[in-house]
Amino acid sequence: MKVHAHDIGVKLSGHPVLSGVDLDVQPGEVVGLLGPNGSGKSTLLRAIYRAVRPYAGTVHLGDLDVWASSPRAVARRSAVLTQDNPTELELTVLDVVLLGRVPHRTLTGRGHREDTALALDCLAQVGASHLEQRMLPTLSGGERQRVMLARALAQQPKVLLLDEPTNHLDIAHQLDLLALVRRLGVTAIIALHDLTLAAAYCDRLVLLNEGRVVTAGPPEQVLTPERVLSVYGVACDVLVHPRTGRLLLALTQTDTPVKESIA
Ligand SMILES: Nc1ncnc2c1ncn2[C@@H]1O[C@H](COP(=O)(O)OP(=O)(O)OP(=O)(O)O)[C@@H](O)[C@H]1O
Repeated sequence: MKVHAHDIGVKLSGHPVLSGVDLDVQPGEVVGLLGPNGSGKSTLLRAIYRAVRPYAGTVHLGDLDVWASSPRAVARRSAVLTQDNPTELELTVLDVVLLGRVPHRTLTGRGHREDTALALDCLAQVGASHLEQRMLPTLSGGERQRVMLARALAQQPKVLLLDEPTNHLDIAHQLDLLALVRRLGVTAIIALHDLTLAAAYCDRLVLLNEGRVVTAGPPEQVLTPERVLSVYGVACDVLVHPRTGRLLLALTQTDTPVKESIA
């Protein structure tokens, strides 16, 4: 499903946080949102999933005008994995994943058995089948993150919105999660801090700074040393991954001395 955000403006507590932001994502495309702390990545995702109302602009998921629609209508098309996972919810993992079915429930509650089979399948997809009967508060941060992803998958979304989804995950699970998102074939918008991971798994990147889009395009076009330096204030050598051919970013502080044998 296509995502189209046009001319988005958001103010929070009276301060401009996003201005004139456009974002177009094609069906099945995986787009990475990049930018320094406070650049507006989470706020843009929130404007798209109907959590923060923009004072200007429009958001469409396919033909659905998000801000003219009900939360339920938006939740039937899109699912969200945020940074603020509930930790205190006294529910089993399976029940948490089943919450993903709520937007699709009918008044008669039909389809319960199918929902359980789907929830178990989603847990298997994120490698968390063994956690099915555990209580949510007893999980580690990374286990909880994978369970929340399973809940999002149980929503059977056409659009996945992920806010720093690799937080808490060990390196194997970071790669697994991003590979899974690609395999699903759904439209995905992912806020990420790791530039190399973003280059490896995203079709296109959108770089934000101070609430505006600096540039958008394929990773090679967006992640140039000049741009990384001007936006993040970090020096960077752009290498090519020997196995995948994707970009590898070697980052250093600008005052890091260059080794004599290299210089
Ligand atoms: N309720 C609020 N009131 C005022 N300012 C806010 C509020 N919530 C967020 N902001 C500000 O909006 C800006 C954008 O925040 P946002 O969380 O979207 O950035 P981000 O790019 O996701 O950052 P990070 O990488 O640190 O997660 C920040 O300067 C933040 O301090």
